Amino acid sequence: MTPLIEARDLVRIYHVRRGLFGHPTPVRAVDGISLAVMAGETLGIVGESGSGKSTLGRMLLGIDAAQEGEVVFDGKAMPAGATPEWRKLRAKMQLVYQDPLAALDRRLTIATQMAEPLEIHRLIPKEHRAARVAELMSAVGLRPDQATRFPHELSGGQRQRVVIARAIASRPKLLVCDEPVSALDVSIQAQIINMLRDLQQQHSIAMVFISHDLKVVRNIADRVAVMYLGRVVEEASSDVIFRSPMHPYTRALVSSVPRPGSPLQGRVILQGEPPNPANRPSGCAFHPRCPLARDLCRTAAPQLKDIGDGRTVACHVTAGDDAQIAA
Ligand SMILES: Nc1ncnc2c1ncn2[C@@H]1O[C@H](COP(=O)(O)OP(=O)(O)OP(=O)(O)O)[C@@H](O)[C@H]1O
Repeated sequence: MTPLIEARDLVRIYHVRRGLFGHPTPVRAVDGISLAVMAGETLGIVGESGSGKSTLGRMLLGIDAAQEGEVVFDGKAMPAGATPEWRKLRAKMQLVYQDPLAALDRRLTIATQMAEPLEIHRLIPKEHRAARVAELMSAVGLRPDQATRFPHELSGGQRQRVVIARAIASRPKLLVCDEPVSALDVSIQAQIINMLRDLQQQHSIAMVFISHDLKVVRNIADRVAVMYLGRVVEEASSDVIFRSPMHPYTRALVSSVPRPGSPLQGRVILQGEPPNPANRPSGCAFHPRCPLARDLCRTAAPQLKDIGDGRTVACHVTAGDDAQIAA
């Protein structure tokens, strides 16, 4: 089956100046990422701050251009950003990010903002727009009387519902959700996640769900890709990742997620410095913090390897690059 969206060897480098007079240092925010998302599927992307998750999300949507590699959507190479072809495609791919207040216009009512994408993409005749807005409001659990409210009159959770309604107004095939619930209270988070899951199932929308919070990802993702310093270090079904994480970094992340009804057991505390993309360690970038690191890990970068069970992992030790380790 053809994936809905595919990233092929994506690279994005930023040049970041350290201090006023420092030389610009290249930061490989996304460093050779390949992944695929099938129609209707949810891929969770997890990793610490600075691992490149948001950059990857923006590249999938064509908001940030790839310096190397390409994105293929529905079997066709993604047109360059900001071209008319790309704008047409954007109706099918939408972004939901963390801060709904920044995504909404404070001066416009909720109903007006929900009608905007219908107008921009000329999706339905003008006379049907009000009915579609009412349908969208109900789909995201907002009351009809809230249509005339302004963003600041709503709670954070309600605002995120408006943003999601706007995102699904154009009947997209893909939603990229970048930390969509991080700014919300835990009780509200669950409501929004359940709503996203329902909408996704009803309309068969694929989702790329970016989060540093594994608890949230476990509740929504079919598959999970774990990122470390711009690269994917492990990818597998959500079940496999949470039941038997393999990469030492994934193990540490998963060990910090409490299981419902049972205390934290065998928590792995990550040692060493948090990753700094401007100063990537040699070999496996995780080796300075890795409890399993061997000599090979300090010199040779492990490649993602298919190890069965639908899992790929980039780790010399756990993926069993035995011959190399012994050498
Ligand atoms: N526009 C930019 N200009 C310069 N550097 C950038 C830019 N965007 C991201 N970076 C750098 O690229 C790296 C990856 O950032 P990115 O925001 O994609 O990571 P992230 O995993 O989403 O982190 P967070 O969870 O903190 O948002 C970081 O080192 C960041 O400083």
